[in-house]
Order: sequence, then structure tokens, then C-alpha cells
Amino acid sequence: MNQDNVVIFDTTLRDGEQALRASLSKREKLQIAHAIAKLGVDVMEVGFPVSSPGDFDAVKSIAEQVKGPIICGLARAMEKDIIACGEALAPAEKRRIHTFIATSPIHLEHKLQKTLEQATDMAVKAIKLAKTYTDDVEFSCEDAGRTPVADLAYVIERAIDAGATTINIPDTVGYTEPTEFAEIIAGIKQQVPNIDKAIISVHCHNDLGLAVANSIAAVQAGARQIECTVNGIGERAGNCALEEVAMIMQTRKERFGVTTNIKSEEIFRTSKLVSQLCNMPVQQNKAIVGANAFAHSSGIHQDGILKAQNTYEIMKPEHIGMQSNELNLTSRSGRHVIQHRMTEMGYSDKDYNLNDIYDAFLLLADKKGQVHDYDLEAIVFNQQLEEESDYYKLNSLQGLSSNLPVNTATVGITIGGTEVVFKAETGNGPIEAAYKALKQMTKVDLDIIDFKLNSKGEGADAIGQVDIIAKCKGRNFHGTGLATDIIHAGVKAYIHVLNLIHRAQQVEDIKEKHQGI
Ligand SMILES: CC(=O)SCCNC(=O)CCNC(=O)[C@H](O)C(C)(C)COP(=O)(O)OP(=O)(O)OC[C@H]1O[C@@H](n2cnc3c(N)ncnc32)[C@H](O)[C@@H]1OP(=O)(O)O
Ligand SMILES: CC(C)C(=O)C(=O)O
Repeated sequence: MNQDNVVIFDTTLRDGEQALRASLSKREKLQIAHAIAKLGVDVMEVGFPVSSPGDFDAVKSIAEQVKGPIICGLARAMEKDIIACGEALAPAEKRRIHTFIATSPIHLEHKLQKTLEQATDMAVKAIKLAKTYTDDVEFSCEDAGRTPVADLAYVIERAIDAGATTINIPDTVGYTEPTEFAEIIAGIKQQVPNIDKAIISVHCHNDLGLAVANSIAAVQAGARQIECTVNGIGERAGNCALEEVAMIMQTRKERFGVTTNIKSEEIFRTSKLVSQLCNMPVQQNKAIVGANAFAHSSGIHQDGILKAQNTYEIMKPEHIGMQSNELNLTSRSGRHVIQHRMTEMGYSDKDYNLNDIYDAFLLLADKKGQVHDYDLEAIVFNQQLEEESDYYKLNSLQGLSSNLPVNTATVGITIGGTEVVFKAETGNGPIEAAYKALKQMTKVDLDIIDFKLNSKGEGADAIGQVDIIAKCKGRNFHGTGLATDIIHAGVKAYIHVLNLIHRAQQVEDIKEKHQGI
């Protein structure tokens, strides 16, 4: 083996599968196995064949159909387990039997009720039997993290003499911390005379959130195989996450000086497939594959990213097979990102006033949380509808909606820049009540002949757009209103019409004046 290469041993379909609430079908296991093979793992542990006829059958089918990685099965240090494993793996081009026995005082005393020597004898026997099926035999000292190094050294030396080619050091209960775990690996290297005949592997659990850190510390201490799962799924708090260790070694190559065969561009796709089929959602802020891993939400970061991506990204989203990063528009965003989005949508700087739309954007972002491109377009459109010179302006609005036959609205407007008026009215609904109030305050005689309400965007917090056609003095006027509240949008549409009517009247007045001259 190239000493600078770290073997990636995936156990998504064995340790990962142990944690699922519903079993995967054979078809699903095959689908995951093909995806993991494409990801470039070196070894994939795909089941525990003695455990059930279904698992035996799935391991056998994967051994028949999945090419590329070494296909591995797990077996206790027991004859029937090794035989089942050997038979299930028989069709594989490259196969590995992984056998294990616990070595920690706690497990020996309470679980196995055996001495270390008795357990080691069982391991030696199992390894020798496994060797009759394949040259590639891995042995694990279960609960190695809580086993004295001298005891590990004793078992490991005998396991290697029996033919084990990979020695796995599991931190079965996620108990160790990185310095301590690295010392265990260094201790094994020092105290096991035949250790050069085997690859040292590590298998870390995440009970204290240290599975990845411990695996990486072990590599720095000389381990050259990491056992891991996609998205870190596995018993209890899970296993070491494959995508995290792979990206640590790729991104910080200069510190580790090791390579893996992982095709990192397959990471995102594989993560989504495993999450979906295993019904294990990935937390939003999970490193590498979480929805937020390449999303930037604050103005200073977004500005930095727009100027140079490496200001706030240590990896590129394309490295893991994600199309692009995401710049979320929130009330923590700044003007740079708004201008960027507007340009991406095809607007030129002349089409809008950045400071004006930024103020409107902040108000909307405070209300909605996340603002989308279509919201930004609505803001621009809204500003085009409302002009500084508008004769009628909305000051305040309160609409009360209920399931009673009568509802109320109170509207306050400014007329002609100086006259401030308020009116409360009732109606079938608050929009009708507001329209009655507006009619009485403005004394403009118009009839609404069409009223349409649409949502601009998605979800319950989408902006509402009201379009009305109103008839006044034989002419039709089209008014539009946009707001997060539909009563507000309806009132804005009415005021838009009032201003159009007012402008049309001004034009008529000028015409009459000219005709009179
Ligand atoms: C740390 C890990 O993740 S190890 C892998 C864990 N995965 C699993 O357990 C999933 C698959 N397991 C199974 O399907 C079942 O537990 C089986 C088929 C393996 C065994 O089932 P059963 O025979 O009913 O035994 P059960 O699971 O109740 O108990 C385990 C037995 O194996 C023994 N045992 C545990 N580990 C080992 C080992 N590595 N080598 C030999 N014997 C072992 C236990 O001492 C216990 O033996 P006992 O019956 O003499 O007390
Ligand atoms: C079988 C071994 C490797 C294991 O899964 C563990 O100790 O966690």
C-alpha cells in the first residue's frame, strides 16, 4: 500500500444500517451500494450475513453486482458467522471478511464473560477460518478505546500472526478524545512487533461529537484506514462522517500529506440518496452536506464572497458536486448583494434606485425572514407604481377580518399632499369596508368591475398582488397593489386607480383649458 494513501472503508450499509428504524429493501441497499462504489471508496462493508436471511441475500447480491471496491461482511469470532460471511461474499471479485471480538475489561467481564486470553483464542480461530475464504481478513478489537494499550498489543500481535491484514481500532462508544486516541495508535505502533504486516484502521463513534476529530488524529499518528459512513449515520450518535474526513484530507492536504481515492464531486449526490432512502434527514448546518454548508446570509460575508469566493469559502461547492453556493437575502444582507441579485435578474442600475429598494427590502425581510428574487421584483414594481407626485397617499390601514357577516376597516390617507383624513367603515369583508371608506373620503365615483388576487412567490408568507379594473366616467382604469398583507394589497390597488383617475382628470383639465383659449 502507498503509505500516503488513506483507505476509505465505508460501513453505511452495516453500522449505518444498524441505526435505521425501518429496514432497507434489497433494491435500496443495491442502489446505495452502487452510489457508494461510484464515490470511490476502497472497501465497503455491506452487512452482517449471519444476522438474517435478508441480510445474507443483500450482501450476496451486492457481492454479485457491485464492482470496484472490496466488498466486506462482518462476522463475530464464531464459526457460523465466518461461514455465512464467506458464503455471502463468494461472488465478489474482491472480498474481505471482517471479524471482531471485544477486548475491554468491561466487555470481557460483563458481555462475553471471558478472559482476554480466551477472547484472543476465539479471534485467532476465527481469523484462521476466514483465511480459508479470502486472503483479505480484517480484525477489530471492539471497545479498543477503553482497552489498555498493553492488552491491545497482546491481541493484535496474535491476530496478525494468525493472518489478519488490517487491524481495526474501534472507539466503539465514542469515549476517547483526539490526543488520547492518537496516543493509542502510537502505542500500538510501538508495542506490536509485527504491526508492519498490517494496516492500522480506525472506527470512531460520535457519542461526544469527536468521531471525525479522533479519526483525523489517528491518521496523523499513523493509521491508514478510516471506517466511516455517509452523513455519519450509525449506532446512537453515529459514526465518523465520510464526507467530512474526505474533505478535511483534501482541503488541508498540506497538513496531512495523504490522499484518498474519494471522488469528492459525488459526495452531495450520495449524501442526498442515503438521507432519502434511509429516512435520515441531514441537519441544516451539517458540515459539507448540510443545506447551509455553502449558504451565506449576512451582508459582510455576501459582499466578501462577491468580491472573492475564498474570503468565506474554504472549499468550492463544485468540489462536493453542488451546483453553486447560495446567497440568502435576509435583513442581515447589505446593498452589494441586492445589486448583484438585481443584475443577475437582468435589471440595469438605471431601472431602480438601490437605496430606495434596500429600505423596502429591509422592511420586507424583517417581516418575512427570507426574501426571494420574486419579492425583489415586486419591490421594484411597487416603487414604479407609487410616485412621489401621487395625489392620494396611504397613511394608515387597519382591517379586521372575521367570520361574522360584518367586518370593519379604518383607512387614513393624505390628499393633495396636505389634507389628512381618516374613515372607518363596515362591509362584507375588510377590503370592501376599506373601499367604502376610500370612496367616501375621496368622493371619486368609481365602480370596481374586476378584482383579482394572486400570490407572487411561494408559501404562506408570499407577497399578495391585487389587480383591479375600475370604471370611472365611462373609462376603465387598471390598478395594482403588492403587499405581504392582502387587505393592504387591495387598498394599494384602489389608491393606484385613484391616482390614475386624478392624472387623467388633470390631462382633461389641461385640454379643456387649451380648447377655451
Ligand atoms: C459494535 C458493533 O457494532 S458490533 C455489531 C453489532 N451488530 C449487530 O448486533 C447486528 C446483527 N446482530 C444480530 O443479528 C444478532 O445479534 C446475532 C445474529 C449476531 C446474534 O443473535 P443471538 O444469537 O440471538 O445473540 P444476541 O444478539 O442476543 O447476543 C449476542 C451473543 O453473541 C456474543 N458475542 C458478541 N460479540 C461477539 C463476538 N465478537 N464474538 C463472539 N461472540 C460474540 C455475546 O456474548 C452473546 O453471546 P451469549 O448468547 O453466549 O451470551
Ligand atoms: C465491529 C466494530 C468495528 C464496530 O462496529 C464498533 O466497535 O463500533
